Amino acid sequence: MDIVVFGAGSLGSLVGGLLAREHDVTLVGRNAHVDQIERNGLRIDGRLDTHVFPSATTDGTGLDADLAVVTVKAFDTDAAARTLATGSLDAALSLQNGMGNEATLAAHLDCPVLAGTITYGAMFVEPGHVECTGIGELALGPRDGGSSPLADRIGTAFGAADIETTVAMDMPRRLWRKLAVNAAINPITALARVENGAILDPPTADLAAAAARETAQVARADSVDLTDTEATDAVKSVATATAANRSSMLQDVESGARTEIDAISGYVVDRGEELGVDTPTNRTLATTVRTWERGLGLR
Ligand SMILES: NC(=O)C1=CN([C@@H]2O[C@H](COP(=O)(O)OP(=O)(O)OC[C@H]3O[C@@H](n4cnc5c(N)ncnc54)[C@H](O)[C@@H]3O)[C@@H](O)[C@H]2O)C=CC1
Ligand SMILES: CC(C)(CO)C(=O)C(=O)O
Repeated sequence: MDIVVFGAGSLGSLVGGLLAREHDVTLVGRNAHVDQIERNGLRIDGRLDTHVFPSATTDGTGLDADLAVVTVKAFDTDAAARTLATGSLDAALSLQNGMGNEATLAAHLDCPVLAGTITYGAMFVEPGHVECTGIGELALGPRDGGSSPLADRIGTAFGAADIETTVAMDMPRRLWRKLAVNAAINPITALARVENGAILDPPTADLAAAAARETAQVARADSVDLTDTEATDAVKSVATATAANRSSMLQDVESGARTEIDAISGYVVDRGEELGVDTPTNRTLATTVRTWERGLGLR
C-alpha cells in the first residue's frame, strides 16, 4: 500500500515507521526530522526496535496515496486537511485524540474518512529517532460505525506490518469513551501538574468522575450508548494502567506548547450546548486551560 503519514512527530513517526516495514510510506513532517530521515533513516527503539528508510518530505501538497494517516495535533487538522486535499487519496484515517478530527477531514477531502484510536505510546527523542513507550492496540473503522470493505482492507494492511489492529464496528462509542478518559485525565493532570495516577485519589477522583459523566451524558444525547459507569470505569482503568505517565496535556503545558483542550473538554462543552446538556465541569476545565494558553499567547 502507498501510505502518507501526515504529521511525523512522535506518534506519526512511530506508526509510519512500523508501517514502513511492509508498505511504501511517505512521512510529512518538519525540517530537521525530515532531513535526518532522508540522510540516515528513522530509528525506533524502546518497547520496539527497528530502523527503516521511509520517504520523508516537509511539503504535503499534491501527494497521491492509497491512504493518508493523520497524526497532527487536533488544532492542526484543518490545515492538514486543506493540504491533503491538493493531492489524490483513496482513504484517510485519523489516529488523533479528541473529537471532530474526522469531520474536519471529511469536510475537505474527497475520499472516505475512517476513525481510529490508538493506545501505543510514542515519544520524540531527537530528529530521526523516536521511542515506543508502550505497545497497545489500534482500532479503526467507519466513523459512523458499522463495517466496510475499506476498513477491512486497511486493518489487514496494518496487521501485515505487525501493528496490533482491531477493525471495529463501534468507532463512535470508542471515540466517546476515549474522549471521556481524556476529558477526565488530561486537563486535571495538566492544571495540577501531576501524573495520571493522582486523579484516582479523592477528592480529585470526584472531579475526574464528574468530567467523565458529563461526557457520557453528551454522548447519549448524541445517540451513542455510553453509560456513566462505563465512562468512569474507563477513566479508573486507564489512570491505573498509566499511573506513572505524564499525560500529553501535562507535557504540553510543561513545555509551554498549545494543548488539545478544544478537541477534548471544549468539544464536550460545545456539543453539549448543541444538544441541550449542561457540562459545568468540562466548561471550567476548558476555560482554565484556555486562560493559561492565552496568557502565553498560544491562542
Ligand atoms: N504521542 C503519543 O503517544 C500519542 C499521541 N496521540 C495523539 O496523536 C496526535 C499527535 O500526537 P503527537 O505525535 O504526540 O504530537 P507531535 O506534536 O509530536 O506530532 C505532530 C507533528 O505534526 C507536525 N505537523 C503539524 N502540521 C504539519 C504540517 N502542515 N506539515 C508537516 N508537519 C506538520 C508537527 O510539527 C509535529 O511534529 C495527537 O492528537 C495526540 O493526542 C494519541 C495516542 C498516543
Ligand atoms: C490516555 C492518556 C491520558 C494517557 O496518558 C492520553 O491519551 C494522553 O495522555 O493524552
